[in-house]
Order: sequence, then C-alpha cells, then structure tokens
Amino acid sequence: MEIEDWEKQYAEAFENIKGSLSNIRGVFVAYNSNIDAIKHINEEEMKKLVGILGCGAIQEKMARYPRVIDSPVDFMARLIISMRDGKAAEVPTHTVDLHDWLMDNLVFDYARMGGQAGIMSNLLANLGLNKVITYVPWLSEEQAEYFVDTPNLKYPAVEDSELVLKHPKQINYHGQKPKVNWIIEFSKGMNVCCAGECFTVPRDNRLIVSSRPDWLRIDMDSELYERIPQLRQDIDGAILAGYQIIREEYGDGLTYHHYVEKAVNVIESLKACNADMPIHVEFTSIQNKVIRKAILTDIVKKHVTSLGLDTVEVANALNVLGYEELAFAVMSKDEKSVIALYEGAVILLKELELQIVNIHSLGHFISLVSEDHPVTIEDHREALLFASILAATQASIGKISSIDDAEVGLRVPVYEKGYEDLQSLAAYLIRQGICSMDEFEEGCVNALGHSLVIVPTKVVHDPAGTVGIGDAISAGAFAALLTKIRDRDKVKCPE
Ligand SMILES: Nc1ncnc2c1ncn2[C@@H]1O[C@H](COP(=O)(O)OP(=O)(O)O)[C@@H](O)[C@H]1O
Ligand SMILES: O=P(O)(O)OC[C@H]1O[C@](O)(CO)[C@@H](O)[C@@H]1O
Ligand SMILES: [Mg+2]
Repeated sequence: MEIEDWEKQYAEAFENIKGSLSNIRGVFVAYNSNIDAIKHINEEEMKKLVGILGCGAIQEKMARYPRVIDSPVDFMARLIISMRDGKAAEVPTHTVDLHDWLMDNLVFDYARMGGQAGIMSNLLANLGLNKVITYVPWLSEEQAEYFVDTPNLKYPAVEDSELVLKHPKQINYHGQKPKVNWIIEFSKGMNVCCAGECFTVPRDNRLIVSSRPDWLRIDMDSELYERIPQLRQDIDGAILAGYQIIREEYGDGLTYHHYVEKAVNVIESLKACNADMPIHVEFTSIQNKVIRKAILTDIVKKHVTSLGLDTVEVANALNVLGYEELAFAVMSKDEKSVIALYEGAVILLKELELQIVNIHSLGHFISLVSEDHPVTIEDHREALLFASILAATQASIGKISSIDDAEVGLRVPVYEKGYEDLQSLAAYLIRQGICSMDEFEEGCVNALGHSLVIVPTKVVHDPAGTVGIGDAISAGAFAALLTKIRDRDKVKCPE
C-alpha cells in the first residue's frame, strides 16, 4: 500500500473509532498513579550538585552502578551515567529522603500526572468514554488533584458497606501520603564535568526516580475487592499497570508471592462476570529480574488477554523467559532485529497464552493476534492506526484534552522510514511462505496459528515531550478494540 493509501486508512479508522467510543460502557484502570515532579536540569545546576557532593564520591558510585537510589550520591551517579550515555533510565528509591534533598537543592519546574495507570485514566476520560473507573491503592489528596475534572472519571470506594463511584477528589484519603517521582530531563549538547573528566550529552533524555517507600503496595482494599463483581455493568475491559512496583521483600516480612497472588485474584474477580473480558497489562522497564519474571509467568500468563510493550521491553521479557539469544538479536542494530522482534512476539503470544501482543516502536506498530480473538484482523489494524493518531497527538501537543485534539495527530504524516525498516521482515515472511508481498503491504497477515498486523506510524519530528506516549498507544488501541468487540456484541456480560 502506498503512503497516500495509508493516510486514507488512517482517516477512515479515526472516523470509525471516534464515532464508536461512546459504545464502550467503561474501563477499569489500576494501579500506578503518581505525581511526576519534572525538572529540566542545566549545566549550572549540575555544577552546583556535583560541588555539593564531591566528584570522588560520585565517580566511585558510578563504577558500582547503583540499581536502587539510597542517597544523593547514588542519584547523581545514575544521573551522570544517563547523561553520558544519552539513555533513559528508571531507578527506584525506597525512602523520601531523596525527595527532601532534591527539594532543598534543585526544586522541580512543574508537576503533572504520572504513572501508566494515571496517564491512561486521564487520557481515556478525556477521550469521552462513558466511564473510566480508576483505582490507585495510595490515593492521596495531593494525587487526586492530578486527575482530570470530568464527570466520567470515577473512583470506587466503599461507604456504609455500599460500593460508590465518585470523582477521586471526593474520596476520604485517610491521611495517605503522595507518591512523587522525580523526572530529571537533560538536553543534547550539555557539557558535564566531574573530577576533570568532561563529556557532552549525546541525546535529549531523562532519568526517572521512582519513589517506592515500604508502604507502597500493589494491593486492593479488601472491602473493595469483595465488591469488584458489582462493577460488571460498568465496564467492558480493564487495563492494569504498575506491577513493577512489587518488591521481593517488605519490612513486615511479606514477599512478592503475596502481592502476585493478590494481583491474580483481582484479575480473576474482574473476569467473574465474563471469562472473555479483555484485560490488558502494560509492561515497562523492570530492573529486578525475579519480579520481571513473576509478572510475566504468574500474573500475565493464563490470566490476561493482551500485553503492551516497546522493543526494549520485548528483549527484557524474552531474556527472563530463557531466550537470551533472541533477546540479544532484538536489540541488535542490524536489519535482522525486526525478524527477531516478530519471532519474539510469537514466543510471548504462545508462552504467555495471550490473545494479543502489541509492540510499539518508532515508525511502526505490530500486533500479534491469536486465532481465537473475536475481532477481525482489519479491525485490529484500525485499532493500531487509532493508537498511532493518539501517539502523534501526544507527541505534537504534549496532551490530549479531547477526541477532537486528535485531529492534530491525524494531520501528522506517516513516517516512510518506519515502513521501509520492515522490508527485511517482509522478505523473511515471504521466504517462509507465510505471506505474499501484497498481504504484507496491506498490514494484515494470516500466519500459522496467529495473525500479524503491522502498520507504519505517524512520527513527530520535534516532539513536545515523550513521557506517556507508549501509554497513549496502548490505551488507544485497547479502547479501539473494545469498540469493535461492542460492535460485534461479543461481550456477554449479564446486565
Ligand atoms: N516523536 C514521536 N512521534 C510519535 N510517536 C513517538 C515519538 N516518540 C516516541 N513515540 C512512540 O512512543 C513510544 C514510547 O513508548 P514507551 O517506550 O513505552 O515509553 P512510555 O511508556 O514512557 O511512553 C515509542 O515506541 C513510539 O512508538
Ligand atoms: O514505576 P512507577 O513508579 O510507577 O513510575 C512510572 C513512571 O513512568 C511513567 O509512567 C512514564 O511512562 C512516569 O509518569 C512515571 O514517573
Ligand atoms: Mg511504556
């Protein structure tokens, strides 16, 4: 298909999905909402922080590559590594001491809603879904301020033994403290010096310090848990994210097994009204391999219908599932990496017993769909096109306040290189006898035991920001698929 034909497909997909969003009764979204404190750091501020802590201590820590931030020196070590390599990183911290130190020595520029569940809840509410039921186990008064003020955004609470749905700003917070993550953004070209060693930052990027104090648990209030089945008239699907916060061990002796079991119980309870209820898990960077594996094999496998990830996350997932070589190939810079990506996606689909694996990269999205999925392959393609429009909107204007904002994304041209990059995959699939060039170019391939949907995406050259674009892609594709499932009346949930 020529680029102009893809643009036509985009326009059609947008009109179709936009017109059907109101058919979705609602979506349940949990768990990780937080406040992102964003600071764009400059050279002077770097000099000041290096001066306070001393280069010797920072360099020593850089050599040890701290995987948890326990002190300001750990923080500076990870920040300088990220700046030196131009790489994004997310590192946990288990106390609020660093927050206090950063407030004293740096101060953030602005704050906004953070966390995959928080970002996706606000987006879906802004898109005008009938109901978005958001749940965050640590909802605080401060956190509630960051949810959009729309009547369709609801929080489930139990009052006088009754389940009530209210806006997050109307909930009793019981003195809950907020979770504040710091996002330190840095720019290409900045010069950083430490102990006479200087470098120039090669790329714009950011370090996220994820606040994970001991009280932060991926959990659900038991009174609410018992009442999940009552949500059945309100939702057609659920999006779950934030499992990366689970720790191997807690101060009170509980371990990740306890929280994994609870996470599974919530999913099973959500499915109680309808075993086919679409349940999407959004993956992310998870440093701890024990937790990464447990999420995939104990939470996602058998319980969830779809998984959303970027290419690095595909490699990370394959790595803990025992496919180290393939993981390595996915990350390679040559043209075979896209073939490895496809093969890896097939493994994830089969090993994790999923219906959909959604992979987003810069320039193209891929969905692998199992044979038993109730929606046509063309409808899956529409869902990906809609997701790309949202991503382009988010990248262009940094926010999506309504479905009409997405007209901006629709106008962003399809990125030709994205589709060209897929030529080695096309050649491979044709060589294997899996499809013809025509089928590949249409973006819809029926392979053995699964379908493959591939679309070239819209890429914004000078994005307004990048945090949360992946979340917009996955939430957009999920909502679009729900409209298709509703259209086909495949959801048979008793009213
Ligand atoms: N400039 C851009 N224009 C359009 N899409 C983009 C742009 N930059 C990034 N994206 C999309 O955003 C995705 C990032 O997703 P991910 O890595 O999951 O990050 P996050 O979850 O923090 O949003 C990329 O895979 C790509 O598809
Ligand atoms: O792992 P955590 O603490 O939920 O952090 C998630 C971080 O990732 C983001 O959701 C970006 O994808 C940020 O908004 C947030 O700070
Ligand atoms: Mg992501």
